[in-house]
Amino acid sequence: MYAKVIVDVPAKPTNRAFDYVVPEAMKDLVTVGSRVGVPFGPRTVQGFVVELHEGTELDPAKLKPIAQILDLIPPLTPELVKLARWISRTYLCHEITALQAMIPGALKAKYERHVKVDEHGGRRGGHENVLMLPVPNQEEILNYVRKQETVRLETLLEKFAGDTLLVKQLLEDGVLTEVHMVKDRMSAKKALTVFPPENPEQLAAWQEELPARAAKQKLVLEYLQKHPEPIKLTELLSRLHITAAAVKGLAERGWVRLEEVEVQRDPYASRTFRPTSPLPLTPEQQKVFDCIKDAVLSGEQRVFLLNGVTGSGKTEVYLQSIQTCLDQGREAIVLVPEISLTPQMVERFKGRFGNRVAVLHSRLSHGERYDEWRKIVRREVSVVIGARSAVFAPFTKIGLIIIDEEHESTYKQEESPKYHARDVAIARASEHGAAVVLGSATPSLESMYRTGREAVLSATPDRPAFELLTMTSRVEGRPLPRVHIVDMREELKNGNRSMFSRALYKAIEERLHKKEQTVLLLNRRGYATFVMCRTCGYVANCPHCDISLTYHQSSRAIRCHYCGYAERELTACPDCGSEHIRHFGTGTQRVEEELSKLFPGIRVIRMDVDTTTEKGSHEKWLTIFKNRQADLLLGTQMVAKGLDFPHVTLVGALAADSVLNLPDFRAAERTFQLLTQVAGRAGRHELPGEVFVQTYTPEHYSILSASKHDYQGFMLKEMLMRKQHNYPPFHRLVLITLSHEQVQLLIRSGEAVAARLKELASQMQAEGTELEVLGPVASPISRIKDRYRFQCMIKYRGEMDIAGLVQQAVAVLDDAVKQRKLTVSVDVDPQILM
Ligand SMILES: Nc1ncnc2c1ncn2[C@@H]1O[C@H](COP(=O)(O)OP(=O)(O)OP(=O)(O)O)[C@@H](O)[C@H]1O
Ligand SMILES: [Zn+2]
Ligand SMILES: [Zn+2]
Repeated sequence: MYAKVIVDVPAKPTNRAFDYVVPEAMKDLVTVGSRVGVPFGPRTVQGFVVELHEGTELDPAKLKPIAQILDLIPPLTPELVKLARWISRTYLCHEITALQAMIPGALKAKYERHVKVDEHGGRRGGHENVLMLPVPNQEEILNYVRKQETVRLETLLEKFAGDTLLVKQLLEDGVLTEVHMVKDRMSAKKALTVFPPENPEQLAAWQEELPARAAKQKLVLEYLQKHPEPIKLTELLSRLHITAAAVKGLAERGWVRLEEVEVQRDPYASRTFRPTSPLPLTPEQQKVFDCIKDAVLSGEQRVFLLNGVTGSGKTEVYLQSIQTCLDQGREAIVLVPEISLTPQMVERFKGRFGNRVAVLHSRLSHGERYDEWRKIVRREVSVVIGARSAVFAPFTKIGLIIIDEEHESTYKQEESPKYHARDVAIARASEHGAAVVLGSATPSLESMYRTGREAVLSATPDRPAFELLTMTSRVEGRPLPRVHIVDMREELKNGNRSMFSRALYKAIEERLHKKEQTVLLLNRRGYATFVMCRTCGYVANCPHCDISLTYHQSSRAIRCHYCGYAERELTACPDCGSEHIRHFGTGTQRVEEELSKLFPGIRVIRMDVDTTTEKGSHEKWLTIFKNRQADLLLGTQMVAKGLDFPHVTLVGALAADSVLNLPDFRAAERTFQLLTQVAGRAGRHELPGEVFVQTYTPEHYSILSASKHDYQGFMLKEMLMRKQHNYPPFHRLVLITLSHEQVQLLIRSGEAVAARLKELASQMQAEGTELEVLGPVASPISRIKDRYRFQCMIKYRGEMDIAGLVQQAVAVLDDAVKQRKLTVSVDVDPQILM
């Protein structure tokens, strides 16, 4: 049998699979999706089996055998292998990059040099057979290696430190041969465990047998009589206040057994989740649920866009839909944005489905992630809830994939493979005959567009049309909160220079008085985080990137967020010497200071990147807030999503138009989404909510629509704008970014690609398609890490092999890439245009 293997050779990435022989002994283990170690040149590298064949077109004598099989249960399924190929074609990346993205970081390969004894070795170097020579150390070395089959070279050299030369000689003579092993970065965690004898009745007799001074050992035997089940050594020791010596003594007598046993790192092990049962659905929920249920039962790929206002009970619909899926013996994947993977969300899923749920997110340690993922591979769970990459969960019977807050830009990965989880989910659903539910109070225009007539007419299995489901009211008829727009220009005119309008100030005061809670949103990006001289206007910029430095109060340093460059805070302006240099601070810190000045004694929780880096900090803050040990929660986007606290009756957005000013055609959409989401945190339970939106552009349609909870109105207006400018969803985009240290080379390369694109486009343009090439122009961030950046943008519509076209066009840069280290990055359907 022969295998085609995609190998991981970072220096020479290629999409070509290489042929290997499957050794007889591995035949039953190697399948499509297996991770293997294969010889590649002088080394052994990790690879994935993508095909198996009885024969080969190549000369079998020239093929090498697979050297190692790395897992007993393959980490990937044939479906995922096929998906990797699709990703590589759709998003223009190497297949290996897509395959690697599907497995947890713990399985990324690490290479080790091992040695083994070559029993037929020793032909080289003129010796008859070195094995025959009675060199005592040599025998000792060989026996040591034989006993373990292979030994890490470093371990061997450490152990026989005085015989380095001899080891070298043995390697040269071929008595020992070097093998390169692929090892995992992480392995299953093991713990020494104490096993009582099979026959616990013996324990009492043994206890008698022990001499009186062996009191500690007696204690252990006594304990095991009462609890005759295996127990972790560390636990036993701490229970009995003894040292390991006592247990080891018993083990030496053969009375108990000590053995390494695998333990799972379960981040939620110490938590108990209150079980919940399905709520009776509201009529709106019921209607939506029935549609999803039908789809799940049909076993066909169907995609729903669920547009439900904040607090309409989407999560309950998800939970009951998943139940339907599980009842059928199928599996479900739930994707949520990383920042809404709050304990609250996890609790709702664990509460309903208990330990049938695995949770995957980046706040877990490598080991925890690995263990959660293995629960999936071993079929111990049937529901996965996680961030973007959980879409690759290696399930084999998927019935339902849910993407909550589907409009979030974090579903698009910014590094290669630059996939969109929504499109990957749809592709998987087509293989599994599964339903996909995209839920949001503010669906993306791309998704909305696909519920329309045009999308229905041009639907393909790759790009199916979406079915629109709506929920227009909150559960139990709770009203959506009243939203006030505050014109900050008026505030200034009236002499209020504070960052709080008088109305918001009064509202916060009122909540403090009534012991209700407030959420304040400050979009960090919008606020001045840079360092500026008020005398001459000097702004501290990174010397390597085209971006201003950011002040970090905690370390009293100014930093570049792109390359990590840092310097001490400035006390005087480097240009004019003025001392009026202001560190504007990360917005939230300043707001926090101002709050405590305005409202002495106010208990504020600040949540931003600085306060949530520590593991579990997120959870800690939210628990404090939930328990009403704080009056006000202040934060960046992370406070806008998913939170459901009954005592929050006031929400304030401090700088509503901060996103609006970004150079991005989605700026209005993002503003509308953010305001709607954060407003949705208020008044979700019995107490009614109120929202204040502070802005300098109160007349902008995104702000007006958000204040009226008018998704429909916003969407129609925004669609019109997009159509006028040939932007998505009407046209699709591909962004090609080039970077190099020399501007000249960049411009030339950019022009070459643009010319080639235009040429190719004119050749392949079919009826009903349009294609436009923009650029090359400098990217909005024109330099990062001393490399300049230029971009070309393709806008196109209609079905065409855009990936093939781009691939052909960038091929004109191959020489510059190889010889002059030009970097080319292609982003299909980009979410961020920087
Ligand atoms: N059928 C129901 N009966 C009673 N309460 C319900 C029902 N469905 C949901 N709820 C409750 O209503 C509240 C809001 O529901 P949920 O959080 O699911 O809304 P959502 O649509 O996901 O909101 P958001 O988009 O803002 O996250 C929750 O406290 C939930 O427990
Ligand atoms: Zn100055
Ligand atoms: Zn920098």
